[in-house]
Amino acid sequence: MKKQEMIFGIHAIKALLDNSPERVIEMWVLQGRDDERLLPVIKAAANMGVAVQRASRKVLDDKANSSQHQGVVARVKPAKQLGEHDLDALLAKTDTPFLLILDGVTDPHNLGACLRNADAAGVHGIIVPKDNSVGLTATVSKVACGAAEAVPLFQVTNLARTMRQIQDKGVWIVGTAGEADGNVYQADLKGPLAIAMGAEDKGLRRLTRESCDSLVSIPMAGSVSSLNVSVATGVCLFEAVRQRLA
Ligand SMILES: C[S@@+](CC[C@H](N)C(=O)[O-])C[C@H]1O[C@@H](n2cnc3c(N)ncnc32)[C@H](O)[C@@H]1O
Repeated sequence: MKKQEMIFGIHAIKALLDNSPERVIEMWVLQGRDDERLLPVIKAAANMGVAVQRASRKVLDDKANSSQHQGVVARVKPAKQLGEHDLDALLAKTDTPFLLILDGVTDPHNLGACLRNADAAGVHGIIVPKDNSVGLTATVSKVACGAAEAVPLFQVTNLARTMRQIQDKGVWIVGTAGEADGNVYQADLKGPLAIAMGAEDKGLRRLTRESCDSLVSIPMAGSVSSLNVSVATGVCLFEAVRQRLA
């Protein structure tokens, strides 16, 4: 198991300092980069007693293993992995749960974008299968712009079993598939809800699809057959938000 990892990007590190400062071990900021966007991060680190060192672009590129760090990189303790028991605890304290299920998303950019959508939509948590899914990597955190540190990600051993368990607690699970008869704009998305999205290549697995209470499509007007999973996630989550606010 990894003991430490690198996180980079202004929003990811600021969110980490705001939500879990105890995870930040040390931080490097680009030499001569005291621009306004970095100042809140540097101040937050100082308030938390985190050591901030100045470093060249080359050092930051090497530490982040990327040039997309926006002038700030942090060495952090890995996030606590959340599982079935943590999901139970969340459901016990949440009146009208609003959840997202990602059935085997493997591209870190897609998971990062889904986390960002989920955070913006007010989703209480995301459920993913432990195997064959990307976890919370540095790229996921960077793309999620702070949402990876704010939205709980529950990694479960048996997704179909977890789906049954949340259904037993009153959560209605709406799966998404291009070929479904009903569409997302006709579905009732107001009560305790989980929206299930499929993997980039194969969509929802058979068992996941069969475990859903209903299936909906997003109507497609053009010639392509499907949307990118993070775009489809945004469409479905914000249709649910629209209904829940009405
Ligand atoms: C790139 S698509 C997967 C396409 C895959 N070839 C399939 O057969 O489902 C990834 C996921 O985004 C969602 N998605 C994309 N386009 C959709 C649409 N038009 N209607 C409903 N869901 C869609 C679904 O959850 C799908 O599993």
